[in-house]
Amino acid sequence: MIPRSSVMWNLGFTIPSWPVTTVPYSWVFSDPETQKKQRFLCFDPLKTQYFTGQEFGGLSLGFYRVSRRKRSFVAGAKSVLGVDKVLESGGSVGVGRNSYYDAIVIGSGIGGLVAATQLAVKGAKVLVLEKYVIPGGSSGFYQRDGYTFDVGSSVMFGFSDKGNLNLITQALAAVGCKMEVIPDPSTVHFHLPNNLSVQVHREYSKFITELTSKFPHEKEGILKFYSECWKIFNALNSLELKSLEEPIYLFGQFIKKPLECLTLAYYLPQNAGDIARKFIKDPQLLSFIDAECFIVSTVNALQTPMINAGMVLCDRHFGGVNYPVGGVGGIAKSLAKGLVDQGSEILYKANVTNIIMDHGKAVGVKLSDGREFFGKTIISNATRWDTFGKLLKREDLPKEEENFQKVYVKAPSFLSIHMGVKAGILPPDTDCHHFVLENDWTSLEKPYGSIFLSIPTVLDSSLAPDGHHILHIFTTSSIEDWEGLSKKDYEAKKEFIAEDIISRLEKRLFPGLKSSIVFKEVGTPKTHRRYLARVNGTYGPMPRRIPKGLLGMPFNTTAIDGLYCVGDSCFPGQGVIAVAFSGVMCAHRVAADIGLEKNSPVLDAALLRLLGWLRTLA
Ligand SMILES: NC(=O)c1ccc[n+]([C@@H]2O[C@H](COP(=O)([O-])OP(=O)(O)OC[C@H]3O[C@@H](n4cnc5c(N)ncnc54)[C@H](O)[C@@H]3O)[C@@H](O)[C@H]2O)c1
Ligand SMILES: CC(C)=CCC/C(C)=C/C=C/C(C)=C/C=C/C(C)=C/C=C/C=C(C)/C=C/C=C(C)/C=C/C=C(\C)CCC=C(C)C
Repeated sequence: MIPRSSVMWNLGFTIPSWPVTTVPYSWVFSDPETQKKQRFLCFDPLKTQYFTGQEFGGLSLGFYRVSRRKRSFVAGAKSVLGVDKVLESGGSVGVGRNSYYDAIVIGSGIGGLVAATQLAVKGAKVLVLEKYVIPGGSSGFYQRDGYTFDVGSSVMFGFSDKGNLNLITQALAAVGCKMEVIPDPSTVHFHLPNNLSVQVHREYSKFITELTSKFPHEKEGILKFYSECWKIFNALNSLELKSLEEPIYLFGQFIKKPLECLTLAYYLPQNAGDIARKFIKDPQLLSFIDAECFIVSTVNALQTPMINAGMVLCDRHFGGVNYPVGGVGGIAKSLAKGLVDQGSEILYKANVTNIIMDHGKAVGVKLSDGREFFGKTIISNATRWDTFGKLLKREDLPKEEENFQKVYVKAPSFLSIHMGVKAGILPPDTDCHHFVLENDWTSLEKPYGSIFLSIPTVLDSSLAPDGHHILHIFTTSSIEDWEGLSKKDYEAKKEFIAEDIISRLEKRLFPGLKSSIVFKEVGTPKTHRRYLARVNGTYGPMPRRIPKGLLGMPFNTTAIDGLYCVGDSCFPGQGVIAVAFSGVMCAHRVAADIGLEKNSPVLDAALLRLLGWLRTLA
C-alpha cells in the first residue's frame, strides 16, 4: 500500500512566479481515499500549461511544458528534490517505481507485448496493464488436470530462424529470449465437401503436387495463383519491417527496394479471390482457395486482402509453421519476462476502465480500483471497438474511427472445446491441425459451419498426461446465440452444441472419439468476452463488404494525440504474426514521436494526411 504524504499539501500552497500575462491555472490532484482535492498553481499561456521551478520551494528546475509531460515534471521533482513522497501523494499520480512512463500499454496480448518490449529495448520506460492474471490474451494458456491448453489455436507463423518475416522469433530475440520450437510437417489438413482431402505440406513442391493431383486440369492456374503469393511474400521478406506511418523509414525503403515496395503498393488494395479468379475457373478449386483464406481471415477469398494471403500461404513453406515447446503461452510469458528484464513493468489484475484526457490528449489511464497512471503515450491493445466504445466516451468517437466501423465489423466469436482424450484414438501420423467442412461449401462462413481442430500434443507430448492427447476444437459462433439464457439453459446449450461438433469429428475423422474423452471444457463467446476482454468475444475485425485489400485498415496512430492502437484491429489484422507486426510498427511510430527514433514533423504530417486520405478510398 502506498504511504500517504503531506508533501503535496505543501506544494499546493506555493505561489508560482513565472512572469506571464495569462491568468494562473490550477491543477487539481485528488486523493482517491479521502477524496480531498489539492490544488496547485501553474499557467496556461497559449493553452499549453507550464510550471516553474519556484513552485518547489525556490529550487530552479526550469519550466516544463506539461500538457503531455506534467507528470514527468513531478518525477523530475522527485529526483532533484529527493522527495519520494511527492510521487506517492495519494495514489493519484501512480504507484510504480517511476510514476511517469514513456508509454502505458493497455493489455498484454502479443500485439501489446511486442509494442512494449520493442519500446523498452529502445530505451523507453513502459508500463503494461493487463486485466487478467497472466499475459497473452488470445495467445495465453490455461492448465487443468495435467493438461496445458492454448487459449487460441496453435498455428504459429513467423517462428522460424530465417528471413525477415520471423517476427515472433525476432520479438523474443530483441529481449534476449529464444524458445525451442518443433517444426510442424504440415500446416493444416483440409477435410472438405465431396471427400476432398488436401494436406498442406511444409514442403511447397509436395503441397503443389498434392493439390494438382486433385485438380490436374487446373495445374497452370494453381501454379500462377500461388506464384502471385510468392511475389508478395518475397517482397515482404526483403524489407526491414517497421512503421509504414513513419516517412523517413518508408521513403528509405522505397529508395533501397523500389521494385519490392511498388509490388506491395500494387497488391495493397487487392483481394485474393479476384486474383485467384484470373487464373482458376474450377468452382471447387475456388472454394478450396476460400477455405485457405478463411483460415487467414475468417472470411472468403474475395474479402481476404491479397497481402495477408500471400504472407500466410507462403510463410508456411518458407519458414514453416513451428510450435513452441511447452505451448503457445510460453511466447507471452517470455516477452513479459523480457520486458521486466529491460527495466519496464507489467501489472496483472489491472483493469483499465478509462483513458484520461487532458486538453484533447491522452495522458493517462484509470483502473477499476481507482488507481491512475500517467504517461507520454497510451497504447491500447484492446480492440478499437473497446478502445473507442468503452475506454473513451462514446461521444468522443473520431471521424476516423467512424470510418473504420463503416468498413469493418466485428468477426464472430468462437465456441471452443478443450478436450483430453486417450491417445489410442488417433491413427498413427495424425496431423496437428485440421479444418473440417463436410457437406456443403456454402456453410464455410456460417456459424458452426466449419470446424478447426488443433492437436498440439502430436508435436509436444509434454502438454498432456502420459498416454493422452489434447484436442482443441473451435468453430465460429456469435454472442447473440448465447445471451438471455438461464444458467441451466446456457449449460444445456453448451453441451448440445459441443456434442454435435464432436459427433461430426467422430464421423469424419476419429471413429470412437466420444468414448475416449477423459476431460472436456466448453467455452462460448461469453467466455471469450469475459477472459479476453474483447467486445462480444470477437475474433477480430472483418470487412463489412468487399474491402479494397488492406487499404482501409488503420495503422497505429489515432485521431487522438498521444493515443495509439495495437493488435488485430490495426493493419494488417487478425493473426499472431499480424499483431506482432502491428506491435513492431506501433513501437517504431511511438519511439519517433517521443524522440527515441529519428522523426520529421513536417514529413509526418504529410504522410499521415496521405494515409488518412487513402483509407477514405477503401
Ligand atoms: N494463430 C493462432 O493460432 C492464434 C492463436 C491465438 C490468437 N491469435 C490471434 O491473436 C490476435 C489477438 O491479439 P491481440 O494482440 O490483438 O490481442 P489479444 O486480444 O490477444 O490481447 C489483448 C489483451 O488485452 C487485455 N485487455 C483488454 N482490455 C483491457 C483493459 N481494459 N484493461 C486491461 N487489459 C485489457 C486482455 O485481457 C488481453 O490479454 C487475434 O486476432 C488472433 O488472430 C491467433
Ligand atoms: C504505406 C503505403 C500506402 C504503401 C507502401 C507500400 C508498402 C511498402 C507496403 C508494405 C506493406 C507491408 C510491409 C505489409 C506487411 C504485411 C504483413 C506482415 C502481413 C501479415 C499478415 C499475417 C496474417 C494475416 C496472419 C494470419 C494468421 C492467422 C489468422 C492464423 C490463424 C490460424 C487460425 C485461425 C486457425 C487455423 C487453425 C486450424 C486448426 C486449421
